[in-house]
Amino acid sequence: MDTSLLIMEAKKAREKAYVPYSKFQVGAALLATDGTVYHGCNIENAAYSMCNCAERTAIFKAVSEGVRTFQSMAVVADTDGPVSPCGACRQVISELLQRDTKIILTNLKGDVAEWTVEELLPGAFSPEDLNEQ
Ligand SMILES: O=c1ccn([C@H]2C[C@H](O)[C@@H](CO)O2)c(=O)[nH]1
Ligand SMILES: [Zn+2]
Repeated sequence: MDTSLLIMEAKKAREKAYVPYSKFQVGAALLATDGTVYHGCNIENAAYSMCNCAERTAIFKAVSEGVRTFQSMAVVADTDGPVSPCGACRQVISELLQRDTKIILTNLKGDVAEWTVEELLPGAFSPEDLNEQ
């Protein structure tokens, strides 16, 4: 799927954001290798620490459906430059997306940056680290 189409999907996902506290809407569209697109939005809660980001919503939706291999993920918000995923999402992305999954970060103005999983979180703690003692 074309990058611009995946960005359009992320914008559609963003419209579903539940953000009564921050009012900051984020959308993600995760393209699986079988061509299925999983939408994610951020979902907030009055107990603020329970807020879930758009990226993790999309990833957890796909993984909970048994889908584990991904071509790309687009993320969009109304930011000055391309939106920057938080640390928690970078950690989850590093474990559940592949080395060659493209991460497309963008904003409503149309700035686009493409990152690799490794660039988002160099030296990430990984499942292999659990087996080294
Ligand atoms: O990449 C990001 C950055 C922030 N948020 C959400 C978390 C919270 O709901 C709101 C403000 O941080 O935006 C995301 O969903 N993705
Ligand atoms: Zn996040």
